[in-house]
Amino acid sequence: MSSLKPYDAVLLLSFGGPEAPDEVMPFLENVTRGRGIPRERLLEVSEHYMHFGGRSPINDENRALLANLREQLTAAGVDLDQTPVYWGNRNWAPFTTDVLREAHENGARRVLAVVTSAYPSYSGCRQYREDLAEALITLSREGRSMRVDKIRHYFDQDGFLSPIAESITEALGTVPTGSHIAFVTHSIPDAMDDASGPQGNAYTKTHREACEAVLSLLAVDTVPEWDLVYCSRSGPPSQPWLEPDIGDHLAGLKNAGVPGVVCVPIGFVSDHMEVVFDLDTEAEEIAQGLDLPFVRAATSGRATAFAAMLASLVVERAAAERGENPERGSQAGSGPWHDVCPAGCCANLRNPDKPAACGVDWVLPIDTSSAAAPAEVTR
Ligand SMILES: CC1=C(CCC(=O)O)c2cc3nc(cc4[nH]c(cc5[nH]c(cc1n2)c(C)c5CCC(=O)O)c(CCC(=O)O)c4C)C(CCC(=O)O)=C3C
Ligand SMILES: [Fe+2]
Repeated sequence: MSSLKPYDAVLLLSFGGPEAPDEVMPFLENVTRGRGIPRERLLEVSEHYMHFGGRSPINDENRALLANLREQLTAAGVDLDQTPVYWGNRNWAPFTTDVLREAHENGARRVLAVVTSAYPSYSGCRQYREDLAEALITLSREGRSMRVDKIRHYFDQDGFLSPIAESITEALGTVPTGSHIAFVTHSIPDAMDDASGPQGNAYTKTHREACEAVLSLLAVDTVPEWDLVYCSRSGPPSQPWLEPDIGDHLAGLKNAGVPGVVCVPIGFVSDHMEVVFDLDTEAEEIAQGLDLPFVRAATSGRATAFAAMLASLVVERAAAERGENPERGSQAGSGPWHDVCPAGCCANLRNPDKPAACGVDWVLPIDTSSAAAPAEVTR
C-alpha cells in the first residue's frame, strides 16, 4: 500500500471546454476575461468550435485521463476510498471551486492538484495557481478551510516523452526520407515567455529540452532535422508573440525543398481543440495546398505510461511532504522542476499581486468577518 498522506484528495485540474453550441461564447468569455483578446479573434475561435458541433474534445480527453489516473493510482497501491480523485476546470463546468467544495464536504482538507500542462508559463502554471487561490478564498468565506498543493511540471518525464517519441518513429516511416520534424506548441506573448519560470524564458527553454529528449528516444538511424514552431496565436497584432507560426513554417519547408513533415504537438497533453483544429484542420490544409506530405504525431494524454507517470509524481510529492526525500526522476533538461513555486515565478504581468496558491508566498487571507473558525494558514 502506498499512502498519499498528508493528502486526502487528488484534483485533476484542467482548462475546460464547451460541449454544446450555446456554451461556446460563454466559455470564450470565461477564457478571455481581462486578457485583452480582440472581439474578432473570439468570433473566429468560436467558428473553430462550431466546426466540431460546438463541442470541444478536451472534456472527454480529461474523462479518459481521470479514469486512467484512478487506475494507475490504484495500481500504485493507493486506496481511492481514502484519497478520491476529483476533476475540475478553470473555464467550464465542473468548475474548480464547486469541485473543491464537494471535496471539502466529503472530508478533504489537503488536496494535491495534477494540472494538465506539462510546461511552466503564466498560462500553464500561475494562472491555475490563481484559480486555486480564488477558490480557496471563496471557500474560506464559507468557513471551509483547505490547502492545495500541485505536482511539479512533467515536460521532463519519460511517461510524457516516450509515447510522443514512439508515435514520431512510426510517423517517420510514412513520410519521404529527409522529411523534417515540426514540434508545435501554443504561442504566447514574448513578454509571457520572458517572465516564465523563476529566471524567465522557461517556456521556450523547457520546450527545447523536451524536444531534444524526444529526439534522443527516436528509434531511427538518422535523426531528422527539426524546429520548434507555434500555433494558436491570439492577442492584438501589435503585440509580439512567439513565432514562426506552423503555417508559415510549412511554406518555408516547401520553399527549401524539404520533402515532408511530421507535425508533433509537443506543447499539448491531449488532442484538444488547438490540435484537432489548428493542426489537423488548418495546418494540414496548408500542407495539402503546398503538396507537402504531412503526418501529425500523437499526444501522450491517452497513453497508460502518461497516467502512470502522473500517479508516480503524486506518490512522490506525498512522500516529499512527509519529509521522506523521495528520488526525483528527470529525463530531460537540467533536473526536476520545483514542487513549490518561488515568489514571482511565471509572473502575472497584468496583475502581479493577484493571490496564487502553491507558491512560497501563498497565505490564505483570514476572513475575520466570518463566524467560522479561523482559516488555517497555508503556504
Ligand atoms: C500556454 C497555453 C496553453 C497550454 C497550457 C495549458 O494547457 O494550460 C493553452 C491551452 C489551451 N488553450 C485553450 C483554449 C483557448 N486559449 C485561448 C487563449 C490563450 N491561450 C494561451 C496560452 C495557452 N493556452 C494564451 C496566452 C491565450 C491568450 C489569452 C491569455 O493571455 O490568457 C483562448 C481564447 C481565444 C484565443 O485567443 O484563441 C481559447 C479558447 C484550451 C482548450 C482547448 C479546447 O477547448 O479543446 C487549452 C487546453
Ligand atoms: Fe511557475
